[in-house]
Amino acid sequence: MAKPLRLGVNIDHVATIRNARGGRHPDPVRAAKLAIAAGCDGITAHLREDRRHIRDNDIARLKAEIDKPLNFEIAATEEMVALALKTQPHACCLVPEKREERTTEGGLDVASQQTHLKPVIHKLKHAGIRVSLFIGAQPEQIETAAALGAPVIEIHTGAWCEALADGDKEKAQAEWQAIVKGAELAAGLGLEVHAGHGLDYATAEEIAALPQIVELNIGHFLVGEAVFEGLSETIKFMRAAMDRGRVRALR
Ligand SMILES: CC(=O)[C@@H](O)[C@H](O)COP(=O)(O)O
Ligand SMILES: NCC(=O)COP(=O)(O)O
Repeated sequence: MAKPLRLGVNIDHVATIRNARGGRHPDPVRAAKLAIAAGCDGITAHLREDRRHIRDNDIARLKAEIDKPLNFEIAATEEMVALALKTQPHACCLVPEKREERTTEGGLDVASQQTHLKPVIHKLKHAGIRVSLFIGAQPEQIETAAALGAPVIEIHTGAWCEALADGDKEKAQAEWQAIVKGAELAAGLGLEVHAGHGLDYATAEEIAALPQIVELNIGHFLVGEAVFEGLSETIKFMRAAMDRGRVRALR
């Protein structure tokens, strides 16, 4: 029996728009409150090293002002881990980060960074923060995540979504099969399985049919679509798409 599927709304790109002009408008914390009122289950925010969208003060305000779980995305650096320990979010998702990249290009290579990640995961867990690792669906990455003691993984769905958008059916099918197999493997190893990056209504509906997945984190599409439909409506449409997909997991 599939568990309920949570929607985490990533509000990074509200801050991207704010920062384009400086000042305070539009406020990502206001967007987070609106997203919660529209029915999402949690808020995700990524404090990048270069502060290109979310800033330190946004994180402090999110923690103080929202009444749903905060999923704080960070690179596993000393500075960010210290900020996570100070903020005490519900969850911390460790993500890879490259200063020059346009967006998070792939999953965190946990298999090659075990010595660095083990104490970071331990520190965050010891502080009562639920640790998640944002990884690709390769078996080696999933098995290492489990061996490192992380309770949660988030599968990077970007390559699948991009292949679909490019009309590359063969690549999309291969990426999808990897996600399906990866979700099965991870759940079998006792990991809680989340997914995200590049999801839209159609891909969220599709992935919602995988019974092992219990949370989707979605941002860029929602903020872009909100320009046309408004944020509340967009979140309600997304919730409906996820629910349609979930029905298939319950059959
Ligand atoms: C880790 C992740 O997938 C999100 O935080 C996403 O990266 C946010 O958008 P940018 O990659 O544009 O910062
Ligand atoms: N971890 C993925 C996330 O938070 C949202 O990614 P996107 O929908 O902004 O691409």
